[in-house]
Amino acid sequence: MKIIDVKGLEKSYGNLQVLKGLDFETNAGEIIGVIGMNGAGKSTFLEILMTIKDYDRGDVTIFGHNLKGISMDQLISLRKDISVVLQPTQFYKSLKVEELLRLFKAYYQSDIEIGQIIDDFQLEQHRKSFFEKLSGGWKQKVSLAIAFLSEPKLIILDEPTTGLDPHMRNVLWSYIVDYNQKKGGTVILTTHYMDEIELYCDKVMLIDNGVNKIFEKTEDILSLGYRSINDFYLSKV
Ligand SMILES: Nc1ncnc2c1ncn2[C@@H]1O[C@H](COP(=O)(O)OP(=O)(O)OP(=O)(O)O)[C@@H](O)[C@H]1O
Repeated sequence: MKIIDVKGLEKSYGNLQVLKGLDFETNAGEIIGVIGMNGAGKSTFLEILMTIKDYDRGDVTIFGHNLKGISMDQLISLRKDISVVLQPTQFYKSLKVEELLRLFKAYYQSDIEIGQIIDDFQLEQHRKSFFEKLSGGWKQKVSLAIAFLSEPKLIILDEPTTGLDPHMRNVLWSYIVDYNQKKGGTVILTTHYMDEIELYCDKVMLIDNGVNKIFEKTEDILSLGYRSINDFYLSKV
């Protein structure tokens, strides 16, 4: 089943054309890594998929609904199946970690036990800490725990592991892979860590100079003669 279908996507900020005609599609159950240098347009692309940013031209179809001309009711129902994690912010200033998880559990009407999610993400030591007092990495961890609470069909993660130590990156990736394999969930994410692309992603999308190239399998990149995805990336960008 096709989850996302993008054709000829264009987006400019004033005179700066960031996306110059992107074509992209993904099927249920894939993990897609989006790569490109700083400012290439990765977050812009993801925010369009999150339905929080407008675009100028092209078609963006999510779960079979073309975002152009979609009704507000359809948009609300479509958003229920999408979870997003933006880069850590200063939201939720006055709430403690456990309170935040309870709030979102109620909001998403999730069956997942708070204790389970605290265990999985190893949040115990900070369950009573205020979100705003946490370090960037811990904020990221809590944001991810929240994203998984809704058991969405599609998770969109903007640099989910930036700022996390290797152990925590591992925990997070176990969660993503598990969610993907057990629930058939689709994950699209940006990262600057090429080892993560190589180890965990099914598909890779490179954005460079406003256009994109898709590699259906990471092996397709390595079979071009590159020793690693990092070598490929450095030679292309
Ligand atoms: N709201 C905005 N107004 C004007 N320019 C913007 C806006 N958002 C992004 N840009 C510009 O668009 C370009 C693409 O930004 P974007 O954040 O999508 O890139 P990115 O690939 O995610 O970068 P990074 O890897 O650094 O996070 C950059 O030049 C950025 O400065």
